Amino acid sequence: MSAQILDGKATAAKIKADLAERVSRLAAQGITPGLGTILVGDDPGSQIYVAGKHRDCAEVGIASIRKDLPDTATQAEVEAAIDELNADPSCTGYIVQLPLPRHLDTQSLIERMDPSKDADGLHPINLGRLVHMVDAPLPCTPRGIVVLLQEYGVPIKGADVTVIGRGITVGRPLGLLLTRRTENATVTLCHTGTHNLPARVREADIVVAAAGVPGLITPEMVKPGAAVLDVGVSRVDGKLAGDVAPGVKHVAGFVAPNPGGVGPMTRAMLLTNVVEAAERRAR
Ligand SMILES: Nc1nc(=O)c2c([nH]1)NC[C@@H]1CN(c3ccc(C(=O)N[C@@H](CCC(=O)O)C(=O)O)cc3)C=[N+]21
Repeated sequence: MSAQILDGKATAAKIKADLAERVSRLAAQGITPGLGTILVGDDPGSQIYVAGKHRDCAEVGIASIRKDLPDTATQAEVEAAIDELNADPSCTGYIVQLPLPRHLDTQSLIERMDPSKDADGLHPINLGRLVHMVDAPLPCTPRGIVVLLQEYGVPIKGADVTVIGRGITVGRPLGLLLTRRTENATVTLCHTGTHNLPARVREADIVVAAAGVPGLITPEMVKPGAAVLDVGVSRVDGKLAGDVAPGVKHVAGFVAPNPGGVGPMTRAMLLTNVVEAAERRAR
């Protein structure tokens, strides 16, 4: 027996086809959504992600605006790039690719963004709106996880969900999303201070592993039939490794692999946030 694959690549392709239609409806109103990216430095991983985002944009008809700054960029130079995108009417949404080089103050840069152009949903105003459960752009990875589970009919309402990782892009906002009345899951948010992680994983109907620890989730830890989503990325001997050990697929009911699972969904949700922001402007 092997788990059903939660195919993020195929699901993202469907979402992109729908977005392409919405973009052409906007075009009829004279509006072209535009995604901006700010990338600082030459981290190869970040370069690949940003290039992928611009390819996605071209696929659905979103304009893209790329601002690449050298590793040595100063705080003031990154601030200037943010100010330009805030002021640029052709940019309906943008992201600052994380992580930034250590000499930069990430927090103050994110707070400088216009919250209405925050395509990542990571501005404190938008995370605050998520806490308050009012409408706002949602963080891409958590939103992608919920949409992927829904696509495959994995029940979320009333489910026990164990999330491993308390980062600002995945774990914390995912806990907020899943505990809204509309999702109604019960969430256990685990982290490096968690005692007895195996017990927390064992009780879960849905496991989301976003710790960045290769092979952290082993088959013995997983409740038979559970949905296990691999969101971790680390490099082991130059190769990408997820948080979920290969044997888990023989115990789980559903597996979102890495690559091919949540990553493509994250990108599709970024595009969705950009199109939604343009639609809000069109109204
Ligand atoms: N401001 C900001 N927003 C982000 O959303 C953000 C970020 N910074 N920094 C880095 C992480 C990482 N991330 C990924 C997105 C998609 C894949 C993805 O599509 N991966 C493919 C494989 C790689 C590929 O095909 O290019 C897959 O899983 O199948 C991976 C990683 C977004 N992040």
